[in-house]
Amino acid sequence: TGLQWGYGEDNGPSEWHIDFPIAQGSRQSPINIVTSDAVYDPDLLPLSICYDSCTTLSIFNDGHSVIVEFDDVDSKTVIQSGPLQVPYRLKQCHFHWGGKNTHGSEHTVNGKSYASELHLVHWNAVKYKTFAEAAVAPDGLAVIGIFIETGDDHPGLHQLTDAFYMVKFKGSKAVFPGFNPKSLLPKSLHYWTYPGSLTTPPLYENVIWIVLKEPIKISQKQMHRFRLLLFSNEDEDRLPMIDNFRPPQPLKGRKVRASFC
Ligand SMILES: NS(=O)(=O)c1ccc(C(=O)NCc2cccc(O)c2)cc1
Ligand SMILES: [Zn+2]
Repeated sequence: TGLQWGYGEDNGPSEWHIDFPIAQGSRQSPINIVTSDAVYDPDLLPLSICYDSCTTLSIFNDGHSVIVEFDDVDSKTVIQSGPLQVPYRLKQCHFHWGGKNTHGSEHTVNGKSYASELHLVHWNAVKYKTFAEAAVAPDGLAVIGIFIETGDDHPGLHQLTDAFYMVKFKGSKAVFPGFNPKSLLPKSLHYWTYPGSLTTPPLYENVIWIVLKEPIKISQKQMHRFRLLLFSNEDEDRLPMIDNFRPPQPLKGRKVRASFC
């Protein structure tokens, strides 16, 4: 069986194109957002995030990130408006982070990396029956990216970081009820938006990216909890789960629009 993709020397982002040639495609993510090149689009509506009735199912270490999975059997937890034509249903959220606070985010802003980046992954359940079906359709997915920097303690994140001990190893999953990602949103919903891709294999170019301008702050202690997670399972040598981010990819003529001026 082929070498599983990851973030190491031999299976990292520079090698992904071997098994996933779309890695060199024309709308890959993440990107560096050059704020002076972002075009304010007055037609962009405010983003509407309806997470009030959200059902969290589980927390999972898939060997690449820590993933919080939501019940997506109906459209009770959706985002709409903004750059979207229809509501998109929340399926999961996960994070990317560094071994140090100087890097870790996937998107960068004028070359600046943040310590981490939260991704809230949604799919177009109006047109498609399953996430897998939506994931291969041009208007199938919408991901909200939220930058994370270190600072004060984030009260909304404790429930999550306190549960990480249950999913330390690759492949571990735990029941995780009652978490609402609404608590992780920054004050401002101002955003940049552009057409992109999944930032991990299969790298499908079917994502409408919505990157919030305002970062959220979490404490150094909370950041350290992420770095206690492992890429490896119980039987393998311990590999700390850090630097699980893909670097910025060529813009290839794409326009980044801003919802604010
Ligand atoms: N980092 S990201 O938000 O771009 C991202 C979000 C979701 C996924 C994902 O769901 N991967 C598994 C997958 C992808 C396509 C079809 C599937 O059935 C499963 C990967 C990356
Ligand atoms: Zn991600």
